[in-house]
Amino acid sequence: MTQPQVRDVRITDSTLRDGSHAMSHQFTADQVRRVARGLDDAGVPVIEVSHGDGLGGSSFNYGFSREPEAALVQAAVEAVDQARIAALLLPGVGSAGELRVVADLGVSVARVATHCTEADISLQHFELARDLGMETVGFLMLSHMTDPEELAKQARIMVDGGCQSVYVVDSAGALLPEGVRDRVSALRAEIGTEAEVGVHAHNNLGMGVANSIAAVDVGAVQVDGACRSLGAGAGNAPTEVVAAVLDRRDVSTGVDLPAVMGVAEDVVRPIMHREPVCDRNAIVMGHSGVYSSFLLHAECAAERYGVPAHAILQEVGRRRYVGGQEDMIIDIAVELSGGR
Ligand SMILES: CC[C@H](O)CC(=O)C(=O)O
Ligand SMILES: [Mn+2]
Repeated sequence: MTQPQVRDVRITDSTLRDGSHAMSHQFTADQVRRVARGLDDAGVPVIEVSHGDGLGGSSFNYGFSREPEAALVQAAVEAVDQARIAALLLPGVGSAGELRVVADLGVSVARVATHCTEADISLQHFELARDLGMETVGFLMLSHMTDPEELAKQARIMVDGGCQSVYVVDSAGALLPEGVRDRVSALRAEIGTEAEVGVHAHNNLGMGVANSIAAVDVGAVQVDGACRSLGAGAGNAPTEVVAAVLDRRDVSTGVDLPAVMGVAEDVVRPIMHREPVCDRNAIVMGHSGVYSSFLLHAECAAERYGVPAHAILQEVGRRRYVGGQEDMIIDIAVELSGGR
């Protein structure tokens, strides 16, 4: 087992949370146990486990999980020796009660996600998480939809509410490296040493790793990844590649590279339902700024109403839909089908 060491950048692996989207939320407790154990053995310091849409996401609207969330979380907690287990919560999808349950199970990092202009709805969850003794991380989703200055103001709201690190979240994989650098720099200037800055990248335009490195270049010290890119849309920056590139840059992460490559190849790859790729749907999402988790919803609507998924996604981008508007995807499909 890799010993924890001083590191420059902390990697959080989100295979067991963002990857839940690409698995249609069908992870089993046994799969969670094996992935979490492998990542822990590889020295990955934080492992995120939840429904893809966060605690409480298992629902008609977002898709039902195969096994109860508590069973998945418990499997991860029991599988690790050193890694911290994190859970994501979107206020309104997940509740305070669900946060208490996972804190009791041993989850020690609460990641509270809001749309990039709605940080104020995270405050009661940060307060509760701090009361429960959890580390707090803020996720400003769809960060491309607002400018760096406004994003920094939203980060300020989270930090004043007790959040210990704020992420620039490129949910649509729409940002280019300069857009990431501008946003991370603006957050750093606003929150200084009061909180850390992190980056969560999606690969819809093939920029996941480059954007993660761009963020580190201007002071981000937390980076998300998912093994083999298993995440929404074209997936996340692959954890094993992020670790390799940071190693080439002499940025220490404490992650054992051969071991994490082994997890990606031998543990995660065999259980994947689909390989996230930059296909037409993904490129449309990145190019027009569509939330990556809309991909499977658009694919289902496309099949049901006989219209191309990329056309649905293009229209979602034009209308600037945000998380929580999944049901509107059906409306677009019906309209495009001529009401058939
Ligand atoms: C639905 C929550 C979302 O998947 C969070 C996230 O990973 C992102 O916005 O990229
Ligand atoms: Mn994501």
